[in-house]
Amino acid sequence: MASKGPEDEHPSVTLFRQYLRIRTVQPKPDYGAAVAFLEERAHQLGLSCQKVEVAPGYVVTVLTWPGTNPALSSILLNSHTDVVPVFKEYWSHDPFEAFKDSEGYIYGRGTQDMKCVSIQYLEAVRRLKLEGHSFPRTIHMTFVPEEEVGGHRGMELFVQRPEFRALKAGFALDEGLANPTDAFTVFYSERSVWWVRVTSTGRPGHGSRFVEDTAAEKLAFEKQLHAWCQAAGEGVTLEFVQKWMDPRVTPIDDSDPWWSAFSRVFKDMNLTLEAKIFPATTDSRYLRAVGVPALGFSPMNRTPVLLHDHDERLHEAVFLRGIDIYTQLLPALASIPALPSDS
Ligand SMILES: CSCC[C@H](NC(C)=O)C(=O)O
Ligand SMILES: [Zn+2]
Ligand SMILES: [Zn+2]
Repeated sequence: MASKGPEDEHPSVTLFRQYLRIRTVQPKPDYGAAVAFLEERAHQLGLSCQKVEVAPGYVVTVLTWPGTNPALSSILLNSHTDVVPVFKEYWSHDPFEAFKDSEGYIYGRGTQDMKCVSIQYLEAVRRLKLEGHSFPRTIHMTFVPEEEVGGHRGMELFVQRPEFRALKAGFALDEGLANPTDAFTVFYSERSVWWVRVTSTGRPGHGSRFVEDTAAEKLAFEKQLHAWCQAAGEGVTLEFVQKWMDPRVTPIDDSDPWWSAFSRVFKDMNLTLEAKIFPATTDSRYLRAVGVPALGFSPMNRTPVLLHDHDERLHEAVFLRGIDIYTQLLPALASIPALPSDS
């Protein structure tokens, strides 16, 4: 497919590329620029914008489209604003330029993970508002910092705050992964990640003399970890940087009203949906842990999984199709009648 010139580029693609150029890259993300961008979007869309500083300098931005029945629980559309670092020398194009090639592929850190989704939410809401729709349930879009480093100064703190409880979230969408086939993937749970930092104060030496087999093999179970540290001698400690012990599963049977509404949209659009457990971890774990059912979904089919990879990219047609999908999903979810859990 031939790419359109900048003058006739779809405005949603232009907005996506603008967001990609904001350097919210770990370990020093420019969150100020992202928040300013989101505030401007709120202004353009006529949405309220709440900034919740969960830790000094770490802001969760919440854009709200009020529903017609405030007694009902809301739909929460979550995305994180930070992106992982790059090794620029391995990229075909500057990862923060949002270069679009002649075929329509947009290159950039965050094209898949997950600035695409942030803009798709915003553009679907814009389209639905413009068409004059309103729905019973309120839709909140939350833009959170720090997911890529564990969410500790992001979603983990946010879900404990009164501002989060005030959102009355009944159901959430968060990030998923691309699918190289024709199908879309949705994630209803995830692996419980453990990240361990081992500190050794012994004499330094070459790694090749340290262990014969791999570190990953040696660090398989917690008991082994402690035993290994003990055996290594005085001054060797370990600390869990991430130790998730609360795996939760979002229901995906047709008797569940959220799943039923979500999956019905795919049936109606004649799209294939594959339900899986996320192979890593996302901010959905914090939402599920406080009782909010969450599905991980990033609408990218016919797309290789390139999150955290060099040359992360997304085709503009896939990106635009994602907005169409959310434009169907949001009315379905935000129109679910009152549930027992709403009272
Ligand atoms: C343990 S928090 C880090 C979370 C991040 N999640 C994704 C989906 O990239 C990662 O796996 O690097
Ligand atoms: Zn992500
Ligand atoms: Zn990521």
